Amino acid sequence: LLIPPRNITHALLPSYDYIIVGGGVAGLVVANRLSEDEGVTVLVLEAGELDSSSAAVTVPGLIGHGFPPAYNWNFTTAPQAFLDNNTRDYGQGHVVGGGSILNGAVMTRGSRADYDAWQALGNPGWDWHGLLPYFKKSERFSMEDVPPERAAALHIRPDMSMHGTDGPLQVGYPNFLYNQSTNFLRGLSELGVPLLPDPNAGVGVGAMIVPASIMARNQSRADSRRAYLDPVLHRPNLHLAIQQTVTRILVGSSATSSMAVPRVGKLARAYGVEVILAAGAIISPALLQVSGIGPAALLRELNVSVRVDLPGVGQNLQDHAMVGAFYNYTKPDLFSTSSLTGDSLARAKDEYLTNRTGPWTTPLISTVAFPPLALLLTTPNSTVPTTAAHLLPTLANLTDPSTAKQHLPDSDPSILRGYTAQLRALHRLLNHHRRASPALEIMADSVGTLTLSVQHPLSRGTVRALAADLLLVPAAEPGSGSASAGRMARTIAVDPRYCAHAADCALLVRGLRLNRRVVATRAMQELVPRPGAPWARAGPSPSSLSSSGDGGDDEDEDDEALLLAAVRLHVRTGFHASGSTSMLPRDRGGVVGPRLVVYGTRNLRVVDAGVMPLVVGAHVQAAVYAVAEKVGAPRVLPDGFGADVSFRRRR
Ligand SMILES: Cc1cc2nc3c(=O)[nH]c(=O)nc-3n(C[C@H](O)[C@H](O)[C@H](O)COP(=O)(O)OP(=O)(O)OC[C@H]3O[C@@H](n4cnc5c(N)ncnc54)[C@H](O)[C@@H]3O)c2cc1C
Repeated sequence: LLIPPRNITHALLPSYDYIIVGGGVAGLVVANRLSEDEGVTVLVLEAGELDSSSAAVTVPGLIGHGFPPAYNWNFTTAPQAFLDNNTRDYGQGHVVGGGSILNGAVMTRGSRADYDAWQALGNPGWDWHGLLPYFKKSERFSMEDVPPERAAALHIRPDMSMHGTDGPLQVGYPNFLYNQSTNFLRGLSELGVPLLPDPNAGVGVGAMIVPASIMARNQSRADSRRAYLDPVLHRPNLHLAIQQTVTRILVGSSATSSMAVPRVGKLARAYGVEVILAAGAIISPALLQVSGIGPAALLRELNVSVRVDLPGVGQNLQDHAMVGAFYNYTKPDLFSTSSLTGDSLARAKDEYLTNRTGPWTTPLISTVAFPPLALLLTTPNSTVPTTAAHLLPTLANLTDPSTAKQHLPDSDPSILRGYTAQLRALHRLLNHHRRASPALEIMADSVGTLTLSVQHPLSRGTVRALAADLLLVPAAEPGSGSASAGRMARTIAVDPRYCAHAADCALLVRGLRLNRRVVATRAMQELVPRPGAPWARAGPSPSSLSSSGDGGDDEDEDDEALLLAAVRLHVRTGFHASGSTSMLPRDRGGVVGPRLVVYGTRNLRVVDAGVMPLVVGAHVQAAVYAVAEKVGAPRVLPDGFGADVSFRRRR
């Protein structure tokens, strides 16, 4: 049952078995699975609206052309003290389907080592083997649009034992790819990077055409709404209330007096035997904090009474810091996304609408490489003690216990213990001799951008509520998107602390150097790349453009300083917020245990990207779907426990 705002007063049941806060990726998976049992009632409260199935959302070829402002929470980060002191936009989905409505549709699981690290950090059952059945359960994988000769040419050879073929979420390949994809793959091969036949079979290091969350048959976006909600919304035991912004969780059946004073609309309440927070890695921790679950000192500052002192709530925030370098491909008559103007655009649109073929079927990013760490660490002939040369060994040897204290100086001892354990786990997974997880990703588009992103950041950020009432402040610009989204985006401080650990920026510097080697390969030179910025160009020595070595003369301090300055200026979000409500033991700064129940509560779970203790070395949505599938089974709760949710009722 869909409950629009006008029906909210009379359509809600007096109580539900489960209330899910947030109908994004994880929330809709859990709603679907829980409501399979006709005997339980499920309410999803979602702040956003249903998307209108416009081309901006559904057409893969339009990814990267912006999304409707109403579907974005429009967060802005705190000034980034370790970069250039400027803020960054920080987009998050504010719409039924959450991030899956806006995202780039890249579908990668990451490496076996990523999940084995989750288990090793104190989470039994969360290793690769524990997750694999749920990756498969979520997925309807298809090679329908990849003829065998094309698959062979592009090295696409999925291991079908690793894939699901009857799950809700369609995963496949676009039936069009720009020729530049093969140049990139050939270029990476020249550098010795292996081509991965199936990036989702547990080995994540290599270069590849990535599968996408698109529907094979009609080549349009596959998202959590269309996969998990639309087919089951008719279930009488599943209620979805849209445009309802949850402001607080009232844990325990007697906690009715702490409702916020409404500033806009009216506050309403819903009662559930169990509440599942699935509001994403930014808002879930803030909701816990204003509900009295979080670091006691912060809660006191907010004037919120402490129900559970949990230092980890809002700590350990991770993201894949990202920086793009432009190598304008100037080959005459090259067909790329920038060719799609005028008649060419009209033809692409017509072809897509008529046959579901052509350039509109392909997402912005379809070709990527996760190079081996060794390729980034080797600095033949380098004699200059540069930032990168100094810091990259940190990635190879992360076991120095002083690192944690240096990086998180004023943290609770439990947070320090957790971070130290993470560094140890990172050391293992980055250096695993056969099945390492990658340190860096290079994403190639069709016009010449090679975007780098740090896969296993050492920096840790924070999320912090700024007021007990998350709808306290007025929206920044009335009329730009949703008023409640604007308000909440300004009462939550998001500080990713990009490059707080200098090794992250150093790795990006090293990535920029690797980019130069990539564009200097024979295969990439066919595209006639022309660097779009002075820092994207080779350093002082022309020898740096040779594909045979990474350094030599160009590894001088000027070049290093130029690259580092460029990185500091251009780093932005990789859209992979995670870790802020980590699944870790409580004495390691954890917020939830392996069943994703919040410590100190019995009927409150968090199920979203925030629970990843270490962000995976890949695009993260596949992991979020799998996590939600794994915990989507109903739980039996003791009698007498209940939780209320208070939310802003929209008139
Ligand atoms: C622009 C963009 C591009 C991305 N590209 C990729 C990609 O190509 N590949 C990939 O793997 N991943 C990508 N991601 C990441 C991926 O989409 C997210 O990791 C994923 O959506 C996280 O799922 P979640 O369930 O944790 O949160 P979300 O999907 O963000 O869902 C949270 C939901 O909760 C709702 N909500 C929040 N607060 C409240 C409240 N107070 N009351 C009610 N409802 C609330 C939100 O509106 C939202 O619908 C991208 C993300 C973005 C934003």
